[in-house]
This record gives sequence, structure tokens and C-alpha cells, in this order.
Amino acid sequence: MKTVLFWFRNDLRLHDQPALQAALASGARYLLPVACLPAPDEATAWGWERASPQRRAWLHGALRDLDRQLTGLGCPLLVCDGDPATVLPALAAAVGATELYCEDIAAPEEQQHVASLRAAGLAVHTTWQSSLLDPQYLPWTVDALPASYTPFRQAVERALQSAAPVPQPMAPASAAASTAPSADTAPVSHRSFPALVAAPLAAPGAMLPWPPAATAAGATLPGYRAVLLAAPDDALLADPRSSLPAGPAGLQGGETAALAHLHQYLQRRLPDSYKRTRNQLYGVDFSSKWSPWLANGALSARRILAEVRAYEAQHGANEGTYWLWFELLWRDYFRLLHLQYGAALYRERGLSTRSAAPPSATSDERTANLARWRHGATGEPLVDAAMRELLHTGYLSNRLRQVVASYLLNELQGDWRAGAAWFESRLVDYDVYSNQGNWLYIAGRGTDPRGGRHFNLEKQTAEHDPDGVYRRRWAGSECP
Ligand SMILES: Cc1cc2nc3c(=O)[nH]c(=O)nc-3n(C[C@H](O)[C@H](O)[C@H](O)COP(=O)(O)OP(=O)(O)OC[C@H]3O[C@@H](n4cnc5c(N)ncnc54)[C@H](O)[C@@H]3O)c2cc1C
Repeated sequence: MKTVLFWFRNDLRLHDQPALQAALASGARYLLPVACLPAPDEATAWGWERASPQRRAWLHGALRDLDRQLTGLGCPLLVCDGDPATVLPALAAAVGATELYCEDIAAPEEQQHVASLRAAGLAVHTTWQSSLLDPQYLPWTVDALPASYTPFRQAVERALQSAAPVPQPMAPASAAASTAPSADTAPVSHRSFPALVAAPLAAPGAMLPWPPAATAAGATLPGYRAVLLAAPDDALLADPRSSLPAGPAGLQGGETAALAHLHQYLQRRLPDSYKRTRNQLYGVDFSSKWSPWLANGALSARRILAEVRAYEAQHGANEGTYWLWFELLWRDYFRLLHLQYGAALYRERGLSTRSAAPPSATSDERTANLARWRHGATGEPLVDAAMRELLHTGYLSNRLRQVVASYLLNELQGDWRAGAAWFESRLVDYDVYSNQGNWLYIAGRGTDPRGGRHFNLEKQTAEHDPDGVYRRRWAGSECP
């Protein structure tokens, strides 16, 4: 009787889960859901930890919630320690599985994981499911995406206008193959758009049981990690100054809290003010705060859009609801760029053909500058306040992300890849596509024709923190 593994990656949810639906429809008798946690002390090439304690705490909350839900369906989540390329083949052998289902992620390291699993003899079925738009139904093949965001958005909006007004629910993904191209496969061309934004799937009403060998092996399963789910660490997220007030008495990681947060955001009619408030620097309601749940997949972008469309049907569309779509489309754009360019986005020059002007600062000066930037000790009050907020809470408004990125690149002559790696370590909403895409954009090494962004600090301060409230909020915060 067939046994399959389902590997939860950045899709820690049961709603709108075509990859999981494919596993359930595969004819398997048993299914073992598994998530792999990186080692807590994993370091980056830049010398700092890969994921901060805050980022890990948010992820752990999502895993705890997923485990609660799966346990309720009789199929608990197995959380494993270590490198998926090692742990998963060992686990498959221990429980008699030869097939694995998971979402497709078009970033080089994540692609390498899948390649290693295949090389180890597992049949891996991947499903692309993290974007709003289904790449199979784009007006172009992904290797011919419009060269920058605005023509991309305009073409998508034209395509949607010419499509059937009510999108059809997405059929469960085929178990036989990937449902959409990865960066390493050639896409096919399509001329119709009704499924361009599929309706989100409901959560499965039932799961399959664990394989008997897994039940018998229990704590001796390869990679098995016993303590995570029993020892909440979300107090790390409870800084009262945070724009993302999380922790035991605040927002929680995971699908249950994600859906509750989405509903309250809509119920309180916050979309109506979004366009006006979105560039503010602090507070909970100035922006949606969907990103921490979107990042680890506790919330699906298609589910958000479906609910925003229902909101528009009830209250009327307005510039706020449009702007939320506009921003979610940016998120998609960076995903599609990964499908188009893959590892090229990770080169120092990115997609740019021009070589960088040699920095006038010495290498030692640049190293010292980077350390001062990371710890909020540059001497520029707005930058320092923002970097301290990031360090203490794992969240930063979009405007401040732009300001501090520009400062590192332009004033401190820093390496954009170091900035991106620091954000990866600290952001609770770290998303490989959005992080890489935004850093490339500000560095002028992506597709943007304007060639980089330089934010004027004086102007930004006067415009967004004229009375100094934000700077005072973080002044004097000790930085480790
Ligand atoms: C240098 C830099 C690095 C970034 N790194 C990340 C990252 O790792 N993860 C991440 O989710 N976002 C990243 N962003 C984008 C953006 O800052 C966050 O998505 C946003 O601040 C999250 O807060 P929110 O959910 O309240 O956003 P809202 O303003 O409410 O926007 C709604 C949603 O739209 C999407 N969105 C908004 N702005 C952007 C954008 N510029 N690019 C892509 N998607 C966007 C997000 O999914 C967001 O949740 C980065 C921006 C910059 C300038």
C-alpha cells in the first residue's frame, strides 16, 4: 500500500493547498506530513545567524498551529531537525515511502533541495502555489515577462478584464508532475485567462493516516524533534513598541490567527484607509500586516484576494482595495522574476550589465559601516531607529525598509547582498522572492529601468516623522 511524504515548506496551512490536495488524491493509503527546521545556529556567509530568535519564534507558532489542526484530523505534523536533503530520504526509507509531495519554490537553494531529493531516489511532485497569478495562464510565457512592473501590471489587468468575470476554482494539481514551471523548466504559452487568478481551495475535510512504521518508530524517526511544539518561545515577539504586536498576548503565527487577522482587518473597514496610511512608519493598522503570515504560507494570497473581492462586492471597490491588489501584484512580480531568471538574481550585479563603480571606502570601512548599520549606530537618527526596530521586533514598515536599504547602498557604499542577508535573518516576514526583488530594485540591479533608488534622508524624515515621535520611540534602545 502506497505511502507518501508531504513536505510543508513555505505553505504552512490547510486552506488553498493544491500541493496537499494532490498528495491526498495520489492513491496513497498513508501520508506523513513533515516540516524541516533549520539548525538554530546555522550561519550565513556574512557571519551572522541565518534566522533570528524572533523569526524562528514566529515560524514555531505557525508549526504549532498546523500541528494542532493536523492532529485534529488524525495525522499530526512531524517536525524534524536538519537539512531536508538528508533528513527526508532517511525518513522516507524508514516509513517505506518512495514519493514526496511539496510546493514548488523557484529560488536556487530551495530548487537544490528538490534536486537532491530526486538524486536520492525519491519521486518528488511539486506544485506551484504561492502566487496570486497562475503562471500557466499568463498572457506570456514566463521567459517573456514585461521588462518592468508597470507594463506587467497593466497587461495582467487587461488580461483579467478580458477574462470570464468569475474565476473558476482551481482543480487539484496533477499528481504526475509539477503543475507549473520551475526556474529550470521551459514554460508553455497560453492564450486564455479565465484561470489566471484561481479561486482558493477549501481545506481538506480529512487526511490520510500515518504509515504504521512511523507510528511504531515515533521518537526514533530520523530527525524527530520532540521539544519544539511543547515549548512556546513567542514571548520573544512581545515588544510593546512593535508595529506587529505579537507574542502570547498579541498576534500569533499560524493559519488560525492569520484568518482571524484577515477577517478583523476587513470587518473594521481598514482597506478604505489603506492608500492614505500605507507609507506611515509605525502602528498596527496603517498597513495590512498580512506579510508575516504570507511569508510562511499560513495565509494564501488567493484567499486574501477572494476576501477582498467579496469586500468590494459588499462595500464597493475603492482606491484602498485597489492599492492592496497593486501591492500583492508586486509580490507576484518578484515571484515571476524568479521563474524567469532564477540564480541570476543572486549575482552581485543581479540582472544589470553595468559593473558597479568601485567604492571609495576601503574594505575595512565598509565592514565597519555594515556593523554600524545592522546595530542602529550610524549616527543618523531615522536610520538608527529603524534598524533598532528591526533588531528588536523583526518588523519594519515598507517606507523604512526602503530608507535603510537606500542608506546602506548609497551613503555607506554597502553590498546589497549583505543588506538582503541581514533582512533575511531578522524579518519575521522574510520572503525570499520579495526580499531579493526589493533589494535588487533599490540597488538598481533588477529590471527597473530607472536604475536604483536614492532616498533623501532629510526629506524622508521631514515627511514621515516631522515631530520625531518615531525616532524617540527607539532612541536609547540597547542593541546587542
Ligand atoms: C528592502 C526591502 C526588503 C523587503 N523584504 C520583504 C520580505 O522579505 N518579505 C515581504 O513580505 N516583504 C518584503 N518587502 C516588501 C514590503 O516592505 C512588505 O511586504 C510590507 O512592508 C509588509 O507589511 P504589510 O503586510 O503590512 O504590507 P501592506 O502594505 O499591507 O501590503 C499588503 C501586501 O502586499 C505585499 N507587498 C507590499 N509591498 C510590497 C513590496 N514592496 N514588494 C513585495 N510585496 C509587497 C505584501 O505581501 C504585503 O503583505 C521588502 C521591502 C523592501 C524595501
